Amino acid sequence: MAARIDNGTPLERAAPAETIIDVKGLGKTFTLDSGPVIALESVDLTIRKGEFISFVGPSGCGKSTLLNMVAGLLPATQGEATLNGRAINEPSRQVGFMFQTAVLLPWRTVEENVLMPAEVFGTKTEATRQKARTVLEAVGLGDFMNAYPRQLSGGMQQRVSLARTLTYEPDVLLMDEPFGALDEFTREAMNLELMRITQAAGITVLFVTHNITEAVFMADRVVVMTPRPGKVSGVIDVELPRPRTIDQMQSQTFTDLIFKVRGILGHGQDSHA
Ligand SMILES: Nc1ncnc2c1ncn2[C@@H]1O[C@H](COP(=O)(O)OP(=O)(O)OP(=O)(O)O)[C@@H](O)[C@H]1O
Repeated sequence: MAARIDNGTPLERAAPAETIIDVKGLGKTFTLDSGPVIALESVDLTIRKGEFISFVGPSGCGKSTLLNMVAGLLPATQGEATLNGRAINEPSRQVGFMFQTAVLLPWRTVEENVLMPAEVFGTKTEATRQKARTVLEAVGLGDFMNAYPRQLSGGMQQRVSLARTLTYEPDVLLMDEPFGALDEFTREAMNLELMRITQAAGITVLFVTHNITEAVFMADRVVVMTPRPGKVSGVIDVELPRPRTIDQMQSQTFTDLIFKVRGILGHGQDSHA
């Protein structure tokens, strides 16, 4: 029998997790009047169900382009990406996307904003409402369901955005610097919350950040990219135990991992890739 931790979760995985996203030879060239721009070139990546993957790399190396292609928002010009074995050609309800700033409708309450996708997809039921309330409680907004976006801080608005994404239960969550505009303290709290919720729900996360410390702290693997045209220059396994705690950042293992990422990115860079 597998060993168990206090909450009854088996310490060992029963079986190796299966692949959820497979990226093979993926590339994107934009055609501008001034000529072609090769944003991404020959990216290969296999992502397992439930993994948390951070992406770091210099500005303009194609991180957002890669996420947009996995979201089915941009067609590839080379190679392909699959989700559960099927080519990604269009946006899918299994995949949620969260951007740097919360896009909320100012005339709708917090709860109504969270229920927007359900309304659009025609799946709003009492169960969805209940789910929205549970998720809003989980992100600490239980007392703000009837508030309007203008009555919330930036961090709270991002929580609404996170709650909206989580309410429709995506298998994959794509996050493009989701907390980049928040102060350090709020960002740290959001990161811990995000890990707790996605881990409990088994959601696979692709997380783009410019912050190396955050990238390592959050991830099972950190994907380091080269300057444009973006390619994968290294993938680092982060074998720190979960749940992650702030104390782990003081460990030698953590420091070594940061230096490993920096080493691949190139020497002389500060902690913001
Ligand atoms: N729609 C577009 N049309 C033309 N060029 C584009 C388009 N989108 C991105 N690019 C170009 O592709 C390259 C990669 O851009 P992308 O936004 O993916 O980089 P990034 O790594 O996310 O950058 P940052 O870290 O600054 O957000 C850049 O040179 C950018 O100018």
